[in-house]
Parts: sequence; C-alpha cells; structure tokens
Amino acid sequence: MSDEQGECDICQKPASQKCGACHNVFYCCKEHQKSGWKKHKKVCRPFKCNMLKLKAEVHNDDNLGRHLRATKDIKPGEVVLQESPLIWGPAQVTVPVCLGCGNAVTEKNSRPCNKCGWPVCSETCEKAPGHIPECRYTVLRGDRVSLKNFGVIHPLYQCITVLRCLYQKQFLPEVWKKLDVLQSHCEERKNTHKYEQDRVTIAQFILKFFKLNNVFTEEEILRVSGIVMINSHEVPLTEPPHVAIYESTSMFEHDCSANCTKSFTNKGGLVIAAGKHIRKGDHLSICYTDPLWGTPNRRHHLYQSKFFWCSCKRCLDTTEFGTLFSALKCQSSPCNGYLLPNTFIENNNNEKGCDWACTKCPNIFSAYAVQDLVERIGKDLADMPKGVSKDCKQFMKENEQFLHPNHFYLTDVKFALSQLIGQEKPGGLPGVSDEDLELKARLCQGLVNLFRILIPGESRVRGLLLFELHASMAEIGRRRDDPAELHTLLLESKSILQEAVDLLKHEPDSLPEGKIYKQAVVNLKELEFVLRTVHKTIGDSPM
Ligand SMILES: C[S@@+](CC[C@H](N)C(=O)[O-])C[C@H]1O[C@@H](n2cnc3c(N)ncnc32)[C@H](O)[C@@H]1O
Repeated sequence: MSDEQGECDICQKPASQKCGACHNVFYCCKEHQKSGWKKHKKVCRPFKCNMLKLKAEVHNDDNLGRHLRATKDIKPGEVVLQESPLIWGPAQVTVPVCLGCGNAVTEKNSRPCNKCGWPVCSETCEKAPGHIPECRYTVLRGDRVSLKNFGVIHPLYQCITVLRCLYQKQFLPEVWKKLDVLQSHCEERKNTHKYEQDRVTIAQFILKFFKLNNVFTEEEILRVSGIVMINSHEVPLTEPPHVAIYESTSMFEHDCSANCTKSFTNKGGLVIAAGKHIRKGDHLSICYTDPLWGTPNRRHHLYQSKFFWCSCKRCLDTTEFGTLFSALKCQSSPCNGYLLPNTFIENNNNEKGCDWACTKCPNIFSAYAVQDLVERIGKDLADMPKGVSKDCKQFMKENEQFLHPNHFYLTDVKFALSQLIGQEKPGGLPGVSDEDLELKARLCQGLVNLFRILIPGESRVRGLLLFELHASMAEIGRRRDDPAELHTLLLESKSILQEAVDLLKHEPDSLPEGKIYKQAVVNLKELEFVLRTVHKTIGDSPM
C-alpha cells in the first residue's frame, strides 16, 4: 500500500482520502469518513510538531507506521532537530539513583527527601521538578519510602519512569497529550513474558504501593510501560545512564545504516544531525540498536525491544554493502573466498538460519557449523580481559584464520586496540614502539574506511577514530628525519583532525567524546602553529 492509496476503513474498497488528523486510516468518501469517526476518534492520535516543520514532515505507511521524510536537502553535520525530553527517569533495572539528578546514590552520599523519603543527593535534587511525581504520590500514599540496600539493583525503581508518565496524565494534560500519541505496541506485547512481568512489577506494584486503584487501571499502566519501552532513549549523561522520551525524535524510523546521528546536550537534550548527505524526500533514520553487532543479533534485539523485524538495506544485503562484516573465511585449501548465507532475514524464528556458501568455491558450511564457530569465538571475546593490547593482538592472531578482516568480532577488537595503543602506559604515543604506532594508524584508517560505508550516521565513532589517527600521523611525522616528510604528514594529520572536529562538534563536554572534541580544537590550533614553523624551515609549501 502506498502513502496515497489504501483500503476504506468502512467498506474496504480502494480509497485515497486519509484522516486529516493522524493520516493513519483511509476513507473512500466523505460519508464513510463521517460515519467512521465515532470509532476512529478513540484511536486517532495525530502527531503535530512545529520543530520538525523546517526540515522534515511526518508520513505514514503500513510497514513503518509514522516516519519522517526530509522536506529539503540536508548537508552532513547539519542539525535536523534539537529538543528537550518530555519525560526522564531511571532505567527499569537500576541500582538506587538520586531521583533529582539520576546519578547513583550510596548511603553516604545521599539523604532521604524530607517529604517522601526517596534518597536524593542534595537539596537542589530534592526540589528538582523531575522528582515531583513520585514525591507527590508517596506523600499521598501516607507512608515514606525507606531504602536500606544501595549499590545493588533495587526493585522499587522499576516503576518510576512509568509513574512519572502517569503523573502527566493525571496533572499535566499538555505533556500527556504528546506522550499519549506515541507507539506502545500494546497488542503485540500482550502474552509476552515481559508484558506479564511488567504487569506484576510495574502495574500491580503502582496500584498497590501508591494506592492508585481508583485513579489508573492495570491496562492503562501497561500501555504507558509500552510507550516507555518503545520510545525511550538511553542517556549516558548520568552514571548509571537514565532513560528519556523525546517528542519529535520518537518519529524517527530505525535503519541499521542510519543517515542521522544522535548526540546529547549537557542538560539532557537531544541533537539529531545528518550523518551523510540527505536528499529531499529521503527517509530520516537513526539506529535503535548497536550497529556494530552482527545482523541476526541486531534483528533479534529490535524484535524483542521494538516489535519489528528489520528489513533495511543493510539487513537485506548479506555482504553489508560489500564490507563482508559477517563473513567467515572459507576453510577449503587453497581457496581464499568467504562464506555467507543466502539471506539473513528469511528465518526470523529459526535460530540457525540457512547454510553458508563460499563466494569462490563450491564449499558449503552448515548453519550449525557456522553457529558453533561464531558462538565459540564470541565466547572467547566475552572472556577476554578488557583493556589489554596484548590480549587483543592474541585474539586477532587466533581468529584471523576464520573471520573476514572486517568481521564484527575482529572489528570490535581492532577498535579496542586502536584506542589502547598509546593509552596503556603513562608515556602516551611518544612511548609507543614504531611497530605499534604504525599498527594504530593502520587500524584507525581501516576502521574509518569501513564505518564510512557501513554506518555513515555514526559520526561519533568515526570522530574518535580520526582523532586517534591524527595523533598517530603527527607522531609518525615527528619520528622522521626529513622535514619535507614531516610537513606532508602534519598536513595530512591536520586535515584528518579537521574532519574529527566536524564530526564531534555536537558532543557535550560532560562526556568523553566532548572532551576529545575540545582537545581536538586545541590540537588543531597547535598543529597550525607547528606547520607554520615547519613551513618556514622547508620553504614554500601549501598549508
Ligand atoms: C519510536 S517508534 C517510531 C514511530 C512509529 N512508527 C509510530 O508510528 O509511532 C518505533 C516503532 O516504529 C516502527 N519502526 C521503526 N523503524 C522501523 C523499521 N525500520 N521497520 C519496521 N518498523 C519500524 C516499529 O513499530 C517500532 O516499534
């Protein structure tokens, strides 16, 4: 069904008129639209947002539901949207956190809120607007909260974010109107284990603990917990990260090779910028899962957490745009081909999938053999001590014989190694051997090239790699005796650093990426100064 054609909601005949408010249902004529309104108004949830109007508009189709399409060309790095959260709260599974600022609390660094007893870390946090809902409901309940166990996952917190949404429903209809229109996948969630778990740990708990039986129903609470599950974003600004729901961002569709990137502001706002050139009419997407996982893992995660089987271009293409990010090496000697399945998406519920065939010889590797091998290597990776370059090198040596050089497990380890070289010992890059320095530069460059194709929207990870690459290039230059060679390498380092600055410019300085951005800006000025000096030494050269 195209955007413009559908089935009449009343008589199922072909129809082209849509409900003018939500654009969700079709009618063949005005009469059917009128007679259908009584039923439809109960589910009509129009999405209106002024913020998006300049660069994108909301469309709707059977597969994606509401989604965004660009209303004009958008350049890489250009901000598409910036917004504050509608609601924020602790993650469902969390250690005790301050309900004013979201950071973990201990018995020593917190005190009970004077009104309700929930632990907070300061007077400012006690008075924070975000804390009002649970504070008010606890006071109305007539009994303070008294927390004894800190530093371990605490069940009391499971309900807080949902409770904060319900508070909007009861007291702040303007905010509730915006939350109410968001996708909850209520029907699909029914009969799942998670739904039954939420019924007990969130819905029944809220009704009993806060004595809200006369205010909300179990169904209502479960719908809100669906809205939180489908639309919340993990915000890494606190330790542990909290979750937040954003109004317009909730309309972005998912793509495993998204064209937009998301960054947070220091105050918990969200900035969505184009990660690549976007043309008028293109769908705008962000990635809901970890884009550096293998395809079956990404797809299962999306199904479990967001209730759809992804069939984006990357999931449909087993070569993942020719990167062979999931490919295994063919073990038939002397073949140097790679093994891939026909498809990753036909067997959504069949864990093993289909057999894998070699790209060069007739060799076939059974789905079971693939799974055993991939599981074995995955387990080795999980068991590998983190943060030690020696172990990364050993893992690469042992597994390069089985995996394509771009394989997601090798990519994971290469990324870790590229960051570790120069950071393990106090001397920094000047203390690193020539061999390791060259290796770091090679790894960073290889990963940048791979990510440019595979995940163009992930500006942050490319920015970090380019920052490390510029430092390696400059250090390689410093070790050369020839001023002309030094000059060439410094020029290259400067252009790499400029790209890193552009990619990291939306990162907040409270996060490591933002700190690297600040350092990159300083380094850029220093590099320009050094280049001027070298330039004078060797005579006329471009800068
Ligand atoms: C955050 S909401 C996005 C807005 C949603 N389409 C709506 O109408 O409210 C996430 C939901 O959108 C749908 N969705 C997003 N990306 C999708 C994709 N690539 N394929 C299929 N469904 C998608 C899924 O139903 C998912 O649970």
